Amino acid sequence: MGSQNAAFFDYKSAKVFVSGHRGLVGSAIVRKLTQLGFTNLILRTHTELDLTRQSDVEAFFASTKPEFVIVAAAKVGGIHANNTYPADFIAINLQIQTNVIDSAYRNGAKKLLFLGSSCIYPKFAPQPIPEDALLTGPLEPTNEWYAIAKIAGIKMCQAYRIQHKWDAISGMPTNLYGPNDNFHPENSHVLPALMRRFHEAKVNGAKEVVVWGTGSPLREFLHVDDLADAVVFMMEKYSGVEHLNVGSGKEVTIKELAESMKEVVGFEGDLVWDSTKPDGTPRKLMDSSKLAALGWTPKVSLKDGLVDTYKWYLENVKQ
Ligand SMILES: NC(=O)C1=CN([C@@H]2O[C@H](COP(=O)(O)OP(=O)(O)OC[C@H]3O[C@@H](n4cnc5c(N)ncnc54)[C@H](OP(=O)(O)O)[C@@H]3O)[C@@H](O)[C@H]2O)C=CC1
Ligand SMILES: C[C@H]1O[C@H](OP(=O)(O)OP(=O)(O)OC[C@H]2O[C@@H](n3cnc4c(=O)[nH]c(N)nc43)[C@H](O)[C@@H]2O)[C@@H](O)[C@@H](O)C1=O
Repeated sequence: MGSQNAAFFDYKSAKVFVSGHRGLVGSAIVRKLTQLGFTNLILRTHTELDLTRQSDVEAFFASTKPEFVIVAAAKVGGIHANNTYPADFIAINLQIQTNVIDSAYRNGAKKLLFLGSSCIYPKFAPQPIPEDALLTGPLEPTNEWYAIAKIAGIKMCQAYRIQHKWDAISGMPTNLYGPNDNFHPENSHVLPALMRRFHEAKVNGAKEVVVWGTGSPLREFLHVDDLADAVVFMMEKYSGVEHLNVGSGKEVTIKELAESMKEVVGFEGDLVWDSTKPDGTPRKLMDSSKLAALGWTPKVSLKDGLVDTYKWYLENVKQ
């Protein structure tokens, strides 16, 4: 692990391209950078710039010349979406990240941060999962296509660093949640899916809510504001070939998550488990001690994060 002064914090007029800035992660990074006083963010919606289109991405980078690049645009979804659209998850992610990383390098960006996911690790990795568990065993089948794309992104950053001496780094977040999440009933991740389902059940006076799988898988959740803080921290403090895990260090079973969600939303009926739906990885707690050793710690507890996210949901998604 190395460290290098990227002069990020002190250079508030820097041109920073945050790709995917309307998504869960990108919007949190924009909030964070704006709070810190960054004045020159470069932002493009998917409609304005389709990052899968190589020539459009090349033209965009040639004309805007971002100095710092954060790759938070991706094809993202929960267990059902990953399992149902494997071609989209591998192809779109490989296209976006390859176009952005290569164009950023060719157009003189000083530093790039690529975001992967904890699903890059083997299904039965040692727990908590250290960074060097990468490529030591078979992947979880429900998201292997997405995982392969993300692994390719890590390797691309490493290859450009080795061959070109270019400051490309990668961060691997655990399961995230917060404002601007995707609340789609089937294609979203578990936390927003359950928030919506419990809310609708409460409003409709339903007696029960169906939750997928057995409830036994363990997941580590991190509020997206903590992730945004970690992203800025890594842009400032980290420069190295190895990817860094970004987690909360706290895990809960899906059953515990569902019980907490039920309480936060105020649903008073029963939970029904649909064991025909996949559980996915049994456990994926990451070892985030390398990032902690550099001085970063998460701040938002799951309980506070759920309360805040439900407040946001009521104000922005459903009344
Ligand atoms: N959510 C999570 O739990 C986790 C997320 N991550 C990683 O964080 C990153 C961001 O995820 P998250 O914010 O949750 O995802 P979102 O789906 O909320 O946001 C993704 C963003 O990327 C944009 N995008 C997608 N395709 C294209 C494209 N072809 N051209 C331009 N923009 C595009 C989307 O725009 P539009 O909606 O208009 O298509 C959207 O704004 C991803 O790399 C993901 O792997 C890692 C671990 C966990
Ligand atoms: C971030 C991560 O996200 C994905 O992996 P995952 O952690 O398995 O994601 P998930 O949030 O969709 O599910 C977590 C658990 O929760 C259970 N579950 C219960 N009820 C619902 C439910 O209603 N919806 C969903 N989605 N899951 C449910 C579900 O059966 C599973 O046991 C990857 O595809 C990959 O993209 C990735 O990197």
